[in-house]
Amino acid sequence: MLDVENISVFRGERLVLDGVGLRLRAGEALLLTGPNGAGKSTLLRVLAGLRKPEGGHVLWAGIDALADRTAHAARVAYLGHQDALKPGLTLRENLALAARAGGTDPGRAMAALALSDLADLPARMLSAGQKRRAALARVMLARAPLWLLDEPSLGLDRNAIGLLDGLFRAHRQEGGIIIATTHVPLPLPDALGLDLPAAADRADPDWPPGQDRFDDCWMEHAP
Ligand SMILES: Nc1ncnc2c1ncn2[C@@H]1O[C@H](COP(=O)(O)OP(=O)(O)OP(=O)(O)O)[C@@H](O)[C@H]1O
Repeated sequence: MLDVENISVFRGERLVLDGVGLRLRAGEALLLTGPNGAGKSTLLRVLAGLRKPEGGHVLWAGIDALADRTAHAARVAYLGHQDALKPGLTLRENLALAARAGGTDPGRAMAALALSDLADLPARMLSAGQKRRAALARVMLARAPLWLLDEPSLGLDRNAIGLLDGLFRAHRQEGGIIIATTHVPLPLPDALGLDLPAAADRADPDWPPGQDRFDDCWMEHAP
């Protein structure tokens, strides 16, 4: 379903991703690992359609996914490092916004992430781990087949990491795909793995130092 071929990305003078490929079928998961700076977040952003690669293809069901990034955005639930909640709205209101887009039930998502007791608190009053759980609830509410999760367990306590197990299982049982970056074990026991090498190994001595070439080329369409 998702075929990624030969993706290359420069950041500044450095070739951060060099010919990366992967293939995932419905219900499969991939753990993306590698040292700090290896390009894990960069690859997720490419797959989310948030960053243009210098080379390569992202195919969804055999079709160029990045040719129509609006259509691609509807397939993707992207969790970045930022939790992207509206601080003045309550948790329930934040999730209602996400649910409207996905046509889903915020109450169910709050229950799945043990957030129901916090529903009426403004998002600004949530702790870091509670915000992360709320951001994961938004992922669930998006009803998108492709979950791209950048360090989903960041700030989560042991119980909350346990909750991810049910969340991930349910998504995969429905035929969803999960790609998650991580530095710690995640409850995705039978996931495939892709370990990116350190970016320093791929420095391009011929490329002059300068600005990131494509950072401003595409507007972001997801939190
Ligand atoms: N705006 C930028 N301009 C130039 N280079 C950048 C920019 N942002 C990041 N980089 C470089 O891109 C490389 C990949 O960064 P990325 O965030 O994808 O790594 P990562 O594997 O997700 O790291 P981490 O494990 O620390 O989250 C790094 O070497 C970083 O220095």
